[in-house]
Amino acid sequence: MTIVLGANQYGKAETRLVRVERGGPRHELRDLTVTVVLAGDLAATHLTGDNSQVLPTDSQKNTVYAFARQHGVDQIEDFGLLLARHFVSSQAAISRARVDLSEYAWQRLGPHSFQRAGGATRTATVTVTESATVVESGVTGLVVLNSTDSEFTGYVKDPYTTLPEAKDRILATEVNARWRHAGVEGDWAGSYAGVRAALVAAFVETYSLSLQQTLYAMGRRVLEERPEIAEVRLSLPNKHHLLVDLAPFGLDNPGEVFVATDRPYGLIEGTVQRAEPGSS
Ligand SMILES: O=c1[nH]c(=O)c2[nH]c(=O)[nH]c2[nH]1
Repeated sequence: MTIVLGANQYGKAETRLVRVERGGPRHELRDLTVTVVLAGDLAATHLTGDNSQVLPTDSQKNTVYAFARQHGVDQIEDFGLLLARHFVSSQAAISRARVDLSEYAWQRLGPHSFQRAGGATRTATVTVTESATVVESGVTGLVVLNSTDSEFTGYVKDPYTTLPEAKDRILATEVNARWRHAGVEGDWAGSYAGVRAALVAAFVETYSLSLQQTLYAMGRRVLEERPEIAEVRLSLPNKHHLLVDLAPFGLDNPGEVFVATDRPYGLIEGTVQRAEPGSS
């Protein structure tokens, strides 16, 4: 029997970075979590414990902080590109660097005071290899709800089906989306705002026959409105809201009182992409 080392990667996960810009009395605040994942010729450390090609994950974390000081932190896509390119170009053994970034929003309360904004988190993933660079941006935790204009009917009824058909239900989800940019430079902030607005507008404006249909409408809207985006991947938990049976109390319930359940939940996932030229 021959045993061999398969795919492997390593890096520092979830470095927490807060950067204050003190240009004057009015400070700026950036709050990030940064994960570095490196891959390449790392067989020796696994097979023999020879660490001569291993850049410590501690050094990777230090690089995140040093670069934040030296280069500042503006758009997370740019900060990710800087880091990923650095690891591939400075480490002979490393052929692929992926940097995942999440940015938490803070609302200004004063010149040097901030309140953590709830709601969505902006994300980016930058992957650099010796031959290609890919930038993906995204959003997680964007919770949206339509209190009508949603049905779910006409589905398979097998011996285990008890779900009643719904002609008017609540549709709620937490939008977790990633979209791949066609290029590696651009107006990242404007693009993020535009994509997010397109996702939300499609959710609001689609009369939904299924969350699957809404998913496709959301991805499609992004590709229609944002030429810089090549592909959108969506992961949409169906945040079920079940009508409460109030008949035992002699009350009707015309779509007004619901129990919001948190698990189990349907999980609808899909990719919406541009067709290859020539395909229909
Ligand atoms: O929009 C929906 N899609 C489903 O696939 C599904 N399945 C289910 O039980 N409820 C729903 N709703």
